[in-house]
Amino acid sequence: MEISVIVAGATGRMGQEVVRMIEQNDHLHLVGAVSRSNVGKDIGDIVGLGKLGILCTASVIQTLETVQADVLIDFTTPEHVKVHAEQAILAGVRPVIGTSGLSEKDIESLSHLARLYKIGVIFAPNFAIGAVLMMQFAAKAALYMPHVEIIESHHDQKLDAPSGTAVKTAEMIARNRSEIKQGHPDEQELIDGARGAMMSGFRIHSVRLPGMVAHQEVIFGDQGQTLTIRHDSIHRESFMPGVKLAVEKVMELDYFVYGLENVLDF
Ligand SMILES: NC(=O)C1=CN([C@@H]2O[C@H](COP(=O)(O)OP(=O)(O)OC[C@H]3O[C@@H](n4cnc5c(N)ncnc54)[C@H](OP(=O)(O)O)[C@@H]3O)[C@@H](O)[C@H]2O)C=CC1
Ligand SMILES: O=C(O)C1=N[C@H](C(=O)O)C[C@H](O)C1
Repeated sequence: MEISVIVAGATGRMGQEVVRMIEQNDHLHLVGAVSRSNVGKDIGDIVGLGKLGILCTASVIQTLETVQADVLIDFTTPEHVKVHAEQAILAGVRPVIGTSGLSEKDIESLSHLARLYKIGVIFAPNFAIGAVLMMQFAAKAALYMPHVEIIESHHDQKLDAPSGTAVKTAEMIARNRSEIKQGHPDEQELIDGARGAMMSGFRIHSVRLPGMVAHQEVIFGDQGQTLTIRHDSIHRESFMPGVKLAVEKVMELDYFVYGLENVLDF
């Protein structure tokens, strides 16, 4: 099936990788590129592919109004992603959302809008197949080992903490984990934040350092043993097979899907 795509955040770290992926796939057609700081420049020049004839435009709404597209891929910022998705649904364009930072309330409201307009939406906090497996293995382990902490590590330009992946992992673990109090009952933080953020009764720690891409460890502890489930994205191309799959799958949907695992045959 031929699919025409607008990329929001096309000049960013992920957006550039997405533009290259689209250009490598004959059935995917880039029809719009949105980036506020490169307006009027050819996106092909920016991503190193030569002229593609697609000039960057300033706003998602303006692009949705002027270009016919099947799918909007969004890799922008937590601040703007919800509005972009709403605008796309109202314009009859299916959002594939990679941007992190959508709250539970945002997801609920976008789900409602998607059902109302019968538009497919896929929001995947992590498009890397290995990361999706890591989350699933962690959810399974939580059935047997409820003492758990998450350590996520990312490059130091990341805006949000904890990562969307860590939040999704915690939600999946929480569904399977018996509610227990972890750690010593009299535990005290001598420096604020020393024990990380608390979510669903266990801790998430966020590391931000240059040299990193996207990494996560889920550590389970039990009597005399630990289990560590770890995933590393060492290059952003790790996310591209998942993005491509989501663009294809969203064409078949008329509702909101949260998590790539829900469109994979596991
Ligand atoms: N789901 C997944 O698998 C993955 C998700 N992510 C998430 O994707 C998001 C982007 O990450 P990354 O590529 O590293 O970030 P970057 O900062 O490199 O890129 C963000 C891009 O968005 C553009 N942008 C920002 N605001 C707007 C706006 N209002 N309208 C249009 N364009 C806008 C920026 O351009 P300009 O400043 O010119 O507007 C830039 O091109 C993050 O939330 C990150 O967590 C990242 C990796 C994988
Ligand atoms: O900002 C990033 O880089 C990433 N963000 C996503 C997240 O918040 O989980 C996915 C991946 O971890 C890379």
